[in-house]
Amino acid sequence: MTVQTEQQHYLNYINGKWRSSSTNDVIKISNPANVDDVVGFVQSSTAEDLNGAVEAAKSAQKKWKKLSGDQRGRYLYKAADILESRLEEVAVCMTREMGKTLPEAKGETARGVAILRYYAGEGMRKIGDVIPSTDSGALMFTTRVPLGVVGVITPWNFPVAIPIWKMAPALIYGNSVVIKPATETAITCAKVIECFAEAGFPEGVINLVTGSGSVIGQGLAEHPDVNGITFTGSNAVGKKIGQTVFSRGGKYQLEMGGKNPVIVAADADLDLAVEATVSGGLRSTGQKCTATSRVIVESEIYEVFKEKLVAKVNEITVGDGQEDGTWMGPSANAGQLQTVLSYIHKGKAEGAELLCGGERLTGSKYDKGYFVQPTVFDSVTANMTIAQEEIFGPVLALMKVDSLKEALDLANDVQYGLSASIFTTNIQKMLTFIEEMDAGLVRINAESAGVELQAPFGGMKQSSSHSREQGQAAIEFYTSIKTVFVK
Ligand SMILES: NC(=O)c1ccc[n+]([C@@H]2O[C@H](COP(=O)([O-])OP(=O)(O)OC[C@H]3O[C@@H](n4cnc5c(N)ncnc54)[C@H](O)[C@@H]3O)[C@@H](O)[C@H]2O)c1
Ligand SMILES: O=C[C@H](O)CS(=O)(=O)O
Repeated sequence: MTVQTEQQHYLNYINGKWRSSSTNDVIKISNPANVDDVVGFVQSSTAEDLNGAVEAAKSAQKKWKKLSGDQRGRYLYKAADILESRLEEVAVCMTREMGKTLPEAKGETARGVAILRYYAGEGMRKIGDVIPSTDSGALMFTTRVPLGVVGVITPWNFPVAIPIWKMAPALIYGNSVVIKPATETAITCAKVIECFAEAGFPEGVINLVTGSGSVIGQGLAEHPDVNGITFTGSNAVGKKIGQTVFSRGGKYQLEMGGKNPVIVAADADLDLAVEATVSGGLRSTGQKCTATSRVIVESEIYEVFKEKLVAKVNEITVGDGQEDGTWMGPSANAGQLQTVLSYIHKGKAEGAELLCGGERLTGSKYDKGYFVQPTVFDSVTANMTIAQEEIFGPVLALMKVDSLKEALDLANDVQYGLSASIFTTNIQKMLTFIEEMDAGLVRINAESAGVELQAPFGGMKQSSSHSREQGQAAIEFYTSIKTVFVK
């Protein structure tokens, strides 16, 4: 791979203008596959920068909300076309910033284009109902009004799809936006905002402020003129944000961690189950909120499944996501690599049996990056740390059960409830799983990862603040219902 020492500085986008932070301080962004590859520099912004963005958003929203949904949608369609024309460039930037393979990055960017077009169309849909009043001389109906200024705080693992699946519904329903992306992928976000800027959105409707979570993210959560916060990230940060926003009477939406199980029943198609477990658990280096991390297998087929799974995992090619043939890239940053290695150590210490992987990859191909072997543990029990806590890395925990009831009890025995899969050819087992599995997304004979943009998405239990994103469900967070009575 050619090492690029790009010195490009990426700016904040405030009130329709690209500008440096008030201190001119910047943060270097390097490639997790090769830290000598400098992707660029982003602003280390201050509260002053943030206040300027919120002020611009508040002012711009007054006119933006008065446009029709169709008029707002035309801007989104333009942004979609521009992002589509820059797909390759944005995808390469994503791979260089956070490590996912280029095919996955291209797929995610195309997903961003599709989400923009979906919500552009939502501008033409009804937003209320006529409700018959008990007064025959009266007209009663509902309509919806935007929140106002929406703060968007996003993680590094889907740096195009998640910002867009938040900003697009916020905008189409008449809100203005201030986005603070994860610093690790702030350049990718800046490129997405460039597409919005080129689409001609009115000044102040969309604003980008990059910088630390504790300064800019927390500043958004605290800001009295930010009417709603939509956050995706870890439970620790999400809970803090929710408490902050709640304390000042704001509206918040939190989508957080997962510890997603796949149940493999004795009657499953084993090759399909193995393929989906590897893909669902290890694609994107296991850095998906819906990634499979617990593999719960009925004892009758446990050994044959285990043998097939390990053989498949050992075929995985790990390397730079820009290189052809790479199946799995690096961990997204040094901290994530250390987190994964510490959980692997914990798994060994608590008595789980390491079947494959478990080490940081070394050698000339790996020494300048954050690479870890795809890892499978056997004999994992519910009380083990690796069975309870989100690792957010390429680590699978195999657990044996003797019945579907035992499998479901185990699958539900975590604080999270984001996604879950089952592999079975038995309709009764499918129906029991659908009924009993406490997760916001349940998939049958399909991997646990894979959210379709037109369907509601969100978690149960500690995975979410219990609203839903995506599809038409998104309107519930980004608007408030107003009931109207006319005599
Ligand atoms: N449920 C979902 O839809 C979903 C999707 C993707 C990722 N995730 C979760 O995100 C996590 C990984 O992403 P991450 O490491 O970027 O999460 P994170 O919580 O560390 O950071 C998320 C965002 O919050 C910001 N932030 C950090 N500290 C903050 C603070 N004190 N106040 C305000 N903002 C702050 C970060 O800068 C970033 O923009 C995992 O737990 C994963 O499960 C969930
Ligand atoms: O992290 C975000 C979700 O996992 C998106 S998807 O399920 O991979 O589509």
